[in-house]
Amino acid sequence: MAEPVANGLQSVESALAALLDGVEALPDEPVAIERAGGRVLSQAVIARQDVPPADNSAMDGYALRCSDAGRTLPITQRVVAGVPPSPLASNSCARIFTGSEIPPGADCVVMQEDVQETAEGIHFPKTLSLGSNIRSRGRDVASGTVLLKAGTRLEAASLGHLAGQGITEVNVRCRPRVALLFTGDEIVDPGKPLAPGQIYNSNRPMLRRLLERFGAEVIMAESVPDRYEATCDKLRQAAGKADIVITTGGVSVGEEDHVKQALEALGTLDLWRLAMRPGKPLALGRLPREDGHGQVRFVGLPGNPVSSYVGAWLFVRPLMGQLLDCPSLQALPRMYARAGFATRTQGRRHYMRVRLDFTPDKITAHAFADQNSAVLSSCIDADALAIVPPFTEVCEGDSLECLWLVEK
Ligand SMILES: Nc1nc2c(c(=O)[nH]1)N[C@H]1C(S)=C(S)[C@@H](COP(=O)(O)OP(=O)(O)OC[C@H]3O[C@@H](n4cnc5c(N)ncnc54)[C@H](O)[C@@H]3O)O[C@H]1N2
Ligand code: MOO
Repeated sequence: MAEPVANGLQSVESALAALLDGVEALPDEPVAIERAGGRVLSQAVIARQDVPPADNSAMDGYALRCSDAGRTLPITQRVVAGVPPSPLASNSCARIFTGSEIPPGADCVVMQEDVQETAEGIHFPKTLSLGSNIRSRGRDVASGTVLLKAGTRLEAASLGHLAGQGITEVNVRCRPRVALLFTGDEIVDPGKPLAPGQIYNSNRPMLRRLLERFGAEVIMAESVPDRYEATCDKLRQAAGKADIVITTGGVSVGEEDHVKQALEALGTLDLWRLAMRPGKPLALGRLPREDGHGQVRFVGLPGNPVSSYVGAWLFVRPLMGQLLDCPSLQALPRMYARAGFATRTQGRRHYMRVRLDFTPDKITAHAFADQNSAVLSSCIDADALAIVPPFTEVCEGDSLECLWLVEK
């Protein structure tokens, strides 16, 4: 059953669908793996070779034939890592080290703590199992199989995996270029003195960092005076060079709020006013590209810092995911947690900032006491957004769906 929505407001789902409709993935470019952290593969990488390339030892010890269990054997070779071994002579064993290749003929390795060194040679235990302490060829990666899928976001382990194949360069999606514009004549950047009535711009470093974590390149981050012409000029300038234009503030109903009007004059306002808290006045639309080819997506975040923060997670992140064709960015991981608080909602779905407490038998979501959209301290330790549907009473212990803020 569809969630009830207060009059005149759009659901988050319909707004997101409208924002993502027709958004195509960006082109790709080759990048050295040393600089590819956080980038998204545009095509699958096929393994060129087996890893490990040959059977090798998982322990420092002795390689032998399992059928020689319980015997005392002379050492006929010493195999060090990096040097190919000779076939194992019958009735003998080989001294071997972790990572050394297994000599042809040997079928198990016994670690040195489990043998006895005698004058006649090495005495082995009575029971040995075939293949023990041998890391077989291709166990990690088999040549010809998919090493990494298209859409993988490259992080520490996947970069190590690429290097393990001898790969130096990969094709990744170009980073979405984002223009950030901050409205509000009361907003001043840190470093300047505050006059009466002014406040510092919290949204600029906050959104820049968040966007970088989402994989964007922030190419513009400027304040816009609260005037209609100035807003139009900056929007035009931003749409000329960005893939996404984001504004903060100026989307509510006051006469100093010029963003929607400017957007309607230059492009399209697709949606405004959502059934969510925080972020009700969020505006979504499109601006024409300067060259006339296609359109740039526009996200008008409300000025309150918490509304901007939550709006970026819920709308900008999936948009980045679509531009990068990256499934892990398209939707936030969801989990269920027990409410460690009680609350009641009105006609908007509430995305509550919560800290998750993990104990062996349950996850508890602790909500910050003040959930007002101007209280940015509620976001600092928030691990997740707990979703409370409209017109709902939540009691302590109720199960709540939570969106995990993974790149916080
Ligand atoms: N009559 C109504 N008033 C308001 C409504 C409404 O439905 N009817 N909605 C409220 C809601 S909900 C929100 S959210 C805000 C959003 O308003 P705007 O997006 O137009 O934002 P501003 O008015 O420009 O600013 C709101 C608030 O945030 C502060 N701000 C703005 N930018 C920054 C920044 N970069 N860093 C720090 N703080 C910032 C600004 O000073 C305001 O206090 O509208 C409600 N009003
Ligand atoms: O919807 Mo607004 O973001 O609560 O203050």
